[in-house]
Amino acid sequence: MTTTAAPATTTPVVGFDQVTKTYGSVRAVDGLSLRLYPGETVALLGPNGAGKSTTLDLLLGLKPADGGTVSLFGTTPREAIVAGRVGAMLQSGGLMDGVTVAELVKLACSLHPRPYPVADVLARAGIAQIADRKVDKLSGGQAQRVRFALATAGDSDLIILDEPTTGMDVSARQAFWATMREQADQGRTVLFATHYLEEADAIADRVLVLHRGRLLADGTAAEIKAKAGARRVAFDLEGEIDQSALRGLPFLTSLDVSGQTVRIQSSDADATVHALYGLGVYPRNLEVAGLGLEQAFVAITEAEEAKQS
Ligand SMILES: Nc1ncnc2c1ncn2[C@@H]1O[C@H](COP(=O)(O)OP(=O)(O)OP(=O)(O)O)[C@@H](O)[C@H]1O
Repeated sequence: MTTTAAPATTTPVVGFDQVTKTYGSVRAVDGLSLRLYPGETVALLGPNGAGKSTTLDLLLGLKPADGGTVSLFGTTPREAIVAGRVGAMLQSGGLMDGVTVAELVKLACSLHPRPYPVADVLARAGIAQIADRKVDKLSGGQAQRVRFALATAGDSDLIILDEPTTGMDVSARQAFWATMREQADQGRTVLFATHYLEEADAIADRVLVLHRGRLLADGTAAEIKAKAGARRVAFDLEGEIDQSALRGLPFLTSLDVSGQTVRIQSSDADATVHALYGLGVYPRNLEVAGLGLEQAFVAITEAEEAKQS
C-alpha cells in the first residue's frame, strides 16, 4: 500500500488509529488507520456499504467508535467542531423545514466562530437568487447547494463532504469543485466521499479505496491505476469473430465484443497480444492503454471480493 509522506512533526488534521465500528454482525469500519494532512484533497471511494458514511460519521463524532481512537487536529472531534475547525456537508438532513435559505445560512454563520458574510456564502454557493425561498420547497440540486453553503459558512480548516454533487447539474458541479479547489489551495483539507470516479480522478490529490470497512488502497489516482496492474487493449477484427478463442487468451480479465471491435483487459497485455497473433488473428487499429480510475477501482474491489469469497 502506498502511504502519503508527511513530516513526522506535523499534527495530522485527521487521525484514525485502529478504528472499529460494528452494527450487530456488520463490521462497517474494521481496524481503520489513517492520517490526513493540511492542504490535501482526498477522495474516499468504495462500493455501496463499504463504510464511507460511517467513517465520516465517526470522524465528526456523530457516532462513537467501538474500538480505536479518532482525532481531529490532535483533539477530539467534538472539541474541533466546537472550535469551528470543521465544515461538513452530509448526504441528507441538515435542512430545517419552515425557514428560508437566507435564514438558515444566517443561522449557520452565527454559530461559526469565524463566519464569512452571509451574502458571500450565498453567492459562493450560487443560491443568492433563491435566498427567500423556503428550504422545504427546493429541488434536490438546490438543496445540495444549500448544504454546501452551510459547510462553508465560516473559515474551517477541514471540509467534509459526503457525495456532495449528487443531484447537481453540470454547471453547479463545476462551480462547486472550483470553490473546493480554492479552499484546498488556501491550505484547507478537503475530504469527500463519492461514487463519481471521474471527479475523484480530476480533483483529488489522494484517493482512498475502502472495502468492507478496510483500506484497500491509498495513493494518488495514478498510483491506484498502477496498483490495479491491468491494461486495456482494443482492436478491430475482420470477418467472423471467434469469441471462445478470444476468451482463452492468457491473462485476460475481461472481454467485450461490439461489432468488429474487441475490447479486453489483461493483467499482461504484452503476453495477451502475443497470444492473439498465435491464434492466427491479425488485429487492426491496436491500442494499449492503462486503466482509468473507474476500471482500476472495479478491478481492485472485485479482486478483493474474489479473495474473500
Ligand atoms: N445505522 C445502521 N444500522 C445497521 N447497519 C448499518 C447502519 N449504518 C450503516 N450500516 C451498515 O454498515 C455498512 C456500511 O455502511 P455505510 O453507510 O457506512 O457505507 P457507504 O460506503 O457509505 O455506502 P453507500 O455508498 O451505499 O452510501 C453497510 O453494510 C450498512 O448496511
